[in-house]
Amino acid sequence: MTGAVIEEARSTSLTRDLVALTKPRIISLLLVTTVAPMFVAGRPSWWTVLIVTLGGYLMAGGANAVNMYLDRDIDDVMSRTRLRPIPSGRMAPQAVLAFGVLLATTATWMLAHFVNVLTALLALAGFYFYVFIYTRWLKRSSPSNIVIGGAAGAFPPLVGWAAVTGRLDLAALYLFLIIFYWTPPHFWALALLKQKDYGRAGIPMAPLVWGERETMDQMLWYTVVLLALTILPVAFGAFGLIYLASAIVLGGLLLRGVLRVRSLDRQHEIWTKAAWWTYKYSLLYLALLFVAMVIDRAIG
Ligand code: HEM
Ligand SMILES: CC(C)=CCC/C(C)=C/CC/C(C)=C/COP(=O)(O)OP(=O)(O)O
Repeated sequence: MTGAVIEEARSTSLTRDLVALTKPRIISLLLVTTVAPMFVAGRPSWWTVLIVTLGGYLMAGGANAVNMYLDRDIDDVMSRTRLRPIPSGRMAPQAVLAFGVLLATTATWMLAHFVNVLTALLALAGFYFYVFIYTRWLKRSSPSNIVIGGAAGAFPPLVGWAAVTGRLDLAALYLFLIIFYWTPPHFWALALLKQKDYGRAGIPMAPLVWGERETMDQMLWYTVVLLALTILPVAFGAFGLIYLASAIVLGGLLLRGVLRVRSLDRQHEIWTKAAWWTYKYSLLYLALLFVAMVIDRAIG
């Protein structure tokens, strides 16, 4: 290979690593739960949507990069995370930390300057919550880590709402609560499948500490509350029939997935399939629920 070809390959892989540090696939859903609430809250300009999307990406991406810096020891032990830029030796930890802080600082400036200060502060609060409360503290110390720490992932609707209205109100907190109750069934479905990884890394995830049965029971309770929470706004007239039908069908499928995981024999391949399905479907569920809110508001 010539020097120029080697140089080009190196810069392509650096770009790929920088993008990987932000966990782009996770951010895609975080952005759905940021932008959809903007259209529930009002009629945002495309400029505001663009800036919030960009600022939201940078803030969440910065949080994820700092998470990879702080978790570099455990990421090295788990098969799911071993190939990330730090454990694989492709990036220096300090460089990753600097990259994460740079992204978060840029996002704060951008949101404060082009949108409003409350939006910037809420996004920054999400960053701090994820980095310090979840990653630094609860992830390694409590099986309830993702319940309390999961609140970080529920900040995006607050950010979107504040960007359009300049304030927070009960409706925004309600969307926060929906994501809060969604997180346990989303994550524990995966945690049940990745127990060996978490055990090796010494992370006290619920299935390892409480046991599988208790974790699956808790998943069920969170799902039942989630369903009630998602249907209730219709009773207050916040949404119409399109949203109601979507919430019932989408929620019913999630409930069915959790019930199957809970009832099947864990020694069988079919249980593994059901847990994977529930984890994957939880992602589709949240995206479609938020899209249904927007469609309902637009044409309902
Ligand atoms: C504390 C709360 C949460 C925890 C502990 C958690 C944990 C995880 C983990 C460990 C994965 C697997 C990632 C991988 O394979 O590398 C995952 C996947 C994912 N999570 Fe979560 N999650 C949380 C909250 C959220 C939130 C709030 C969202 C968005 C609203 C979200 C969106 C996603 C998406 C889109 C994926 C799929 C990524 C892919 O396919 O590569 N998660 N989550
Ligand atoms: C408003 C704003 C900027 C909010 C930030 C929210 C944010 C980045 C949420 C991410 C939630 C998440 C993917 C947790 C998984 O972390 P993990 O450490 O358990 O996953 P891992 O093992 O794959 O690293």
